[in-house]
Amino acid sequence: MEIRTSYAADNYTIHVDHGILESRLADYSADYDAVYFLVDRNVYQLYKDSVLSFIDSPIILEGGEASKSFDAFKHITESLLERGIQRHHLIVVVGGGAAGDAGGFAAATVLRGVDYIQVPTTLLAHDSSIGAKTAINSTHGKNLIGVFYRPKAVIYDLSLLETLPQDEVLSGFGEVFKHALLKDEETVRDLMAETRGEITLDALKPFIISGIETKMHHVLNDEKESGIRKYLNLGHTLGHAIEYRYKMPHGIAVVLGLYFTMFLSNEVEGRKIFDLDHFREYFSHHGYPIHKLKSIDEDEMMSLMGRDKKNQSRAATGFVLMKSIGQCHFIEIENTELKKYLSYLKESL
Ligand SMILES: O=C(O)C(=O)C[C@@H](O)[C@H](O)[C@H](O)COP(=O)(O)O
Repeated sequence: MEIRTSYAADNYTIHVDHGILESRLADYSADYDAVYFLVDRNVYQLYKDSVLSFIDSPIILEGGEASKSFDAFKHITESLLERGIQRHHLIVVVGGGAAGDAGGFAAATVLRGVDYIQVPTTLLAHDSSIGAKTAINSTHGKNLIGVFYRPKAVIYDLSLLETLPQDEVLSGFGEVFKHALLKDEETVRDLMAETRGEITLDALKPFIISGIETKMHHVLNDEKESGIRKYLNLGHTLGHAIEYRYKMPHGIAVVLGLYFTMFLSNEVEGRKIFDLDHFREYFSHHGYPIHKLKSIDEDEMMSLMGRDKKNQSRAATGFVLMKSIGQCHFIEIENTELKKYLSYLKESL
């Protein structure tokens, strides 16, 4: 299946299918004099003798968030320059969300911008590889240094997902669930029904496609995140703080952030939009550590959330909340209020 963006210019195609990587890449590479591969270390180890055997001398990215450090950025860009990269060459980034963010940022900045293709290899990356956000981390928090820089294509070869360990599936599922919440009640109901016992990739495939469509809808209407794109950050305000402070996989921290969003939406609206017991039981059954919310440090969380890119003032924190499933709104919550809500959340668990 193919989804094409519809910007005024500089459009790209998202290819989603099994076994498409080498042939699709060959089509794109034909237009360039040289191609440089940035490949996540774990992914290369797993696939260098099979799906990735056509890749010669890749630049290896450290697995996970380690690839989003300043040191890693230096390694990637210096390696590209040492190999003689020029503006009319192509960079191909192969890996999960972190590799895609870091590789995309390197592509955006080296020589002030070189074309690149995202090859996501995880469930999580069905989200992060689309929409042109690239970033590395700062000592002050997640994704604080980055640019919007569109890829030339996204090639999502689903056969690469088949070896994903279950905690990677759980992490990616956080974003799948977020997209369902953004879409509508029926999608959330179907997703929960399909995954009542176990979360399997087979059950998720239709929801991955619908998640990509939901993401595209928000991104195409607001690429630079001044309006509805903020809704894609549902669950991320607290999620990023938890991920950064407690070194938790991104999507797992996002699920904790989504739970707080449900709690906060109920509180702010003054009515029961979400049946919290129902969602807590479902998430806990699948191994999401909702109980850890009981021991978060409010001051640390407040300080990290204070760096969120959505904030518009120092005294308040920007939050995406829900009026109902499928209907988001963005509000600024006074910091003193927000801290109280974090304490109420802890008491409620
Ligand atoms: O694409 C977006 O916009 C999102 O917010 C998607 C998020 O799921 C994703 O994790 C993103 O990388 C977070 O972006 P950030 O702007 O909060 O750093």
